Amino acid sequence: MEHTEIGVVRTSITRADPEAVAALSAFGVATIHEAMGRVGLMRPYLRPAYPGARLCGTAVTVLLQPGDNWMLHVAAEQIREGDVVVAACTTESEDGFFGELLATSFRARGARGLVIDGGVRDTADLERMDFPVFARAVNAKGTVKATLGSVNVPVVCANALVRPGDVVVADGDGVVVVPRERAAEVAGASAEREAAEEGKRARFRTGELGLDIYGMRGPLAELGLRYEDR
Ligand SMILES: O=C([O-])CC(=O)C(=O)O
Ligand SMILES: [Mg+2]
Repeated sequence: MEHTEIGVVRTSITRADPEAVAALSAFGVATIHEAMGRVGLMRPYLRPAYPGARLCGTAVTVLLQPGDNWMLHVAAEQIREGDVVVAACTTESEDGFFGELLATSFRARGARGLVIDGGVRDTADLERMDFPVFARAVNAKGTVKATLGSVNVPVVCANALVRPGDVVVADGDGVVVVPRERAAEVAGASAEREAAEEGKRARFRTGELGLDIYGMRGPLAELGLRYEDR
């Protein structure tokens, strides 16, 4: 992987195939995470800024400095239709980097939302706008514009590696990153997983037990699970 630099804006990035992104948008984060082999999840401390928020798009990445939102304004210029801005910070910071003004700007440039390992504010307005945001904190404390970070360099956001152009999907269950080269394959695997779950759901609905659907009785008996009538 390239080393992350400070003070650079990459203006030409390779985005995941839009058809694969559209296909992924149909699936929940848990399904995608499982279908991908249980990798790519961000830490669960990232929460939606309002109930029901969800997003799917290609990452424009931002490396912020603590308490400084300058690079979000720099990033706005790099947004293309269907992007999601993914902001990490060089050092843990929970200040309110982002609010309804930046959301208005990002939306006008085609963004589908924001994932930020930091704080946001104006959450009532974000909900009213239905601009999906996943953040580490809600915090009224504002930020300054004084130090350089970077735009469209690989970042680690809430413990997950995100490269510019990767697919980011977020819903009430969490945030998952799909490497751009794997987008179509993971969408296919997600569809297969959903079909398999539909089969199980139909059986659960009739009262059948996981014990039988998953063939668990044998392994449990082998481990010595005893049923006692007393
Ligand atoms: O402007 C800021 O510093 C963040 C904010 O509240 C907004 O974008 O509305
Ligand atoms: Mg504001």
